[in-house]
Amino acid sequence: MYFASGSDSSGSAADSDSEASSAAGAGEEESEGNRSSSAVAPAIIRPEDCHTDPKLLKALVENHKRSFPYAGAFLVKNEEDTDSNTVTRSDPKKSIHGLKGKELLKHLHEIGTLAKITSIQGDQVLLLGHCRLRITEMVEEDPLTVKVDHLKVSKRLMLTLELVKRELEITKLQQSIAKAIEEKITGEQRRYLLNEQLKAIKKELGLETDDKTALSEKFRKRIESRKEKCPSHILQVIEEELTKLQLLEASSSEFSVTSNYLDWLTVLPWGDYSDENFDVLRAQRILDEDHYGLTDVKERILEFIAVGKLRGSSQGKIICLCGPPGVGKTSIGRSVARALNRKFYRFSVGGLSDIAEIKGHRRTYVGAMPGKMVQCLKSVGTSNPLVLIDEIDKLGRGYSGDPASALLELLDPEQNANFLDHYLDVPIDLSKVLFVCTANVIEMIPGPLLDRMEIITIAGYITDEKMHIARDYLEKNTREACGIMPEQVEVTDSALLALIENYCREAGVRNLQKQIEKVYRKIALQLVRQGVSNEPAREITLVEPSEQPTGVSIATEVENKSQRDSLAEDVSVHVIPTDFSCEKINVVSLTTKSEVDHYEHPKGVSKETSADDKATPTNTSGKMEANEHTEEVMEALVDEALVDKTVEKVVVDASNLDNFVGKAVFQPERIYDQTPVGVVMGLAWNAMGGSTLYIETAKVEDGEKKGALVVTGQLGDVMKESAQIAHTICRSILHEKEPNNTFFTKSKLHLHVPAGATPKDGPSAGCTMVTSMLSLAMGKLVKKDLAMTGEVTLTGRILPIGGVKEKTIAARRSGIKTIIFPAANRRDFDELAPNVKEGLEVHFVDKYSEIYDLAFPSDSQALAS
Ligand SMILES: Nc1ncnc2c1ncn2[C@@H]1O[C@H](COP(=O)(O)OP(=O)(O)OP(=O)(O)O)[C@@H](O)[C@H]1O
Repeated sequence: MYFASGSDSSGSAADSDSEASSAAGAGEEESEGNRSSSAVAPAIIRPEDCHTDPKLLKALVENHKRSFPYAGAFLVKNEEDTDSNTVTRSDPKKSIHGLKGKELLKHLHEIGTLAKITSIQGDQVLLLGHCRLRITEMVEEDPLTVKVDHLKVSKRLMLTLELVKRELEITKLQQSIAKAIEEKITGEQRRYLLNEQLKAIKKELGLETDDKTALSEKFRKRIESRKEKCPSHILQVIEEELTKLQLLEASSSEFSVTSNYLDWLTVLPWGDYSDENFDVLRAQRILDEDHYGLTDVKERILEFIAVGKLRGSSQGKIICLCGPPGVGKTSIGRSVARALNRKFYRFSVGGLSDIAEIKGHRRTYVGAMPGKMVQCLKSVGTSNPLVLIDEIDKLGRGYSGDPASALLELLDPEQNANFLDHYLDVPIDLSKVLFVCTANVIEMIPGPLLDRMEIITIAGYITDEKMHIARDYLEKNTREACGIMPEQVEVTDSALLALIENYCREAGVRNLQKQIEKVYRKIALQLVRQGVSNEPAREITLVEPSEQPTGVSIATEVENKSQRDSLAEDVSVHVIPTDFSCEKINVVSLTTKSEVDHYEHPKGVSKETSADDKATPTNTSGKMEANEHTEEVMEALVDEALVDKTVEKVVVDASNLDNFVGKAVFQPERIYDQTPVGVVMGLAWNAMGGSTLYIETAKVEDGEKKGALVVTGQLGDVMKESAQIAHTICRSILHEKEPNNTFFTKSKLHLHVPAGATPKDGPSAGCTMVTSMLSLAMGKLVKKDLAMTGEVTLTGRILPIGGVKEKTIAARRSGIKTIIFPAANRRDFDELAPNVKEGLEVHFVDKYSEIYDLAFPSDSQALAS
C-alpha cells in the first residue's frame, strides 16, 4: 500500500496493518486542490521491515508542523501489473525503494488517498485518510511530489447508502423478531408461572390435585370397590405401578405407558361374575324362542346346562358348533349366552395370523394393545362371559408364532386358569369363561384344538324346516324391521315354498333371509306407493272442479269444514282441481303429502296454478258459493273414500313371486325324470351342504383292444381313482352276470360328472360309477327315483361315507324315493329326525351285489344296445 503526503509537504507514513513507504511533498500552490505526494510499501510487511526514506520523512515532518499537515498515500501496483524488470518477485520492497521519479510513479496506482498527518514519532507517521485523489502530473522526483485532483465520489456514496439502508432494515427486522420472541417467551413464562401459582393455591385450598395425583386417585378408586375380589398378585402389581407413576415425569413417554397399563389393569372385571342360570326349562324356552328345530343341538346344550346345574359351574368344556353357513351357529351361541345369563362376546379368527391378536403385544412396543380376550373382558365387564370364536377352521398360518397354539392356551381348561397376556403380563383366570367355537368343516380344525372340543354338528335344513323357520322367525322379524303390519301383507305358503326351492337351495337360511327381506322391501314400497303410511297423520286428497274454464282453482287444504269433522282428527283433506264441471268431484285417493305433490293433473288444468293455490290457501268462499252443493257432495265422498280406501293387502304368492325377487336362480337339480342308460344319480356334500349329482357314462368307440376309460368333470385325484376302480370291478361283475358280454374289453368309455365347472372329489361316488358303467354295458335302465352313495373297494365292498344328513336332505329335495347308503352309515341315518327320513325308502348295503339287485330289478326294462 502507498501513501501520498500533503500538498506542500512530503514524507512517508505507515499504519499498523499496512506498510508505509516513500512519499513526496507538493508545492505550496497545490494546497488548494492539486497536491502531490507518494508513499510506497509492499503488502504484508511488518513495521520493523519498513524502509524509512529520510528525505520523505523530513518532508512529512515539515508538513506536520505547518497549519495544513496533509500527505498523499498511494498503493503500489501488484507485481503482475508492474514491469517485471523493475519490480522483481524476490524483493519487491527493495526494488521499489530503489526507484525514483517517473520510474517510481509508474509503479504507483493513479488513485490514492489524501491523508492528514496526525502524529510523527521517530520514523513512525500516523495518517488519517480523508478523501480520494488522482495523480495528474509529477512535480518533483525526490521525494516524489505530484499534482493531484480531488475526486468526488457520488456514485459510490449512493451504493454505500443503499448498503447502509439494507443493513439498517435487517437490523430493524432482527430487532423486531428478537422483541417478539422475547415477548412470547415472557408471556408463556408468565402464564406458566401463573398456572403453577393457581395450581398451588387450589392444592393448598384442597380444591384440586395435580394430574398425577388425579390419575392415581382415579385408578385407586376403580380398584377400591373390588379389592376384596381382586387376586392379591394383581393388587400388588397395581400398587407397584401406582408408585412408579408418582415418580415419573408427567410429560415423559414412560408416564403414558404406565398410565395406559394401569388403565387396563384396573378396568378389568377382576372377580366380577354374572349369576349363572342353570334353569333347564328356561333355557329350553329361550332356545325354542330363538330357533326352530335343531332338537339334537338344543338337547346337547340342555345336557350341558344340566351338568352345570349339578356341578354348580359350567366350565371345563369347549363347545364347537359345526355346520354349513347360515344354519344358525352364531345365533345359537347367542341364545346359549342368554339362556345361561352370561354376557356374550364374539370374535372371528378367520384368517388370523398374528398371535398378538390373541396374546397381545408386549408393552415395549409403540401402540401396544392387549389381546382379544382381555379386550373382551373389558367390554363385557364380567369374568364369566360366553365367548364365541367364529371360523375356527379358517385360522391363518402365523408368520410370528402359531395362532393355533395361542388359541389352545386360551381355550384349554387345563391351561387357561393362568392365561398370560403379553401386554398385561399378569396371569388371568379364564377358567370360568365358556368358549363356543364355530366351524364349517371339522377336518380343517387344528388337531390339538379339535381334541379338546365337544363337537355339535348342524347339518342344514330340509324344505319343511326352512318353511317353519321362514314363517315363524325370518318373516316375522323382517316384517317388523320393515314397519309393516301383519294385516297389510300375506305371503302364501306356495310363495315361501317357491322361494326355498327355486331361489335358496343352500343348507342354511341366510340366503332365504335375504330373499325374504327383498320381498318385504318391495312390499313396503308398494304400500307406500299405494298411499299407505303407518305414520299417524294421514291426508285425503279430494279433487274439486274449477268453475273457471281457464283452470283457476279453489285448491286448498279444507280446514274446519264439515268434511274435516267427519274424518278422524289426524286426517286432512286436499282439494285439487280436475275438471271444469262442478258436478264432477273425484276423490283421488287416501294419500300421503308426497303423493299430493306428485299428483298428475288432468288435461286443461294448469299444474302451476293448482300448485300455487295449494300452497297458499286463499279465501275460497266465493268459488265455493258458486258450487253450493260441492261441500255436501265432498262430504259424502270423503266418507265413502274412508270406507273404500281401507288398506289393500299385498298378496305374494308363487305366481307373482318373481315381481318381488326376480326370476328363479336355480334350475331343478334333476336333469332327467327317468335317467337314461348309463346315467345314475349320486349324492354329494361339502361345506355348503348336500346335493345330488349325476354320473354319466357313454361309449366313445368300439373295437378290438379298444377298452379304455376317460373321465371329465373337474374330478380330483381320489375321484379319478374311484372311476378306475369302478371300471375294474365292472369287468368282473359283467363277466359274472353276462359271461358273453365283451363290452368293457372292446369299448372306449367316457365318464362325466356334471356340472363340469364345479370341482369335485372324494371316493363316495364309487358305487354310483360302477352302476353307471354297468347300466351302459348291459343296456339296462336304473330304477327310477333312486340315488346312491358309497365308496367301493376292488373286491366290491361298500365303505361308509360322510354327510348322511346333508345327502338325505339333498335327495329329498330332488324328489328321490329310494336311497342306498353303506351299511356302516345306518347309525348316522337312524339318528336323523323323523321328518328328514319320512317317506324315504332307504337301503343299507355291504357289498356291491346288493346294489346291483336294487338298481336293476329283474323286471327292469332292457334296451337293445
Ligand atoms: N333354526 C333356526 N331358527 C330360526 N332362525 C334361524 C335358524 N337357523 C338360522 N337362523 C337364522 O339364520 C340367520 C343366519 O344364522 P347365523 O348367522 O347364526 O349362521 P351361521 O351358521 O353362524 O353362519 P356362518 O357359518 O356363515 O357364520 C340368523 O338370522 C339366524 O337367526
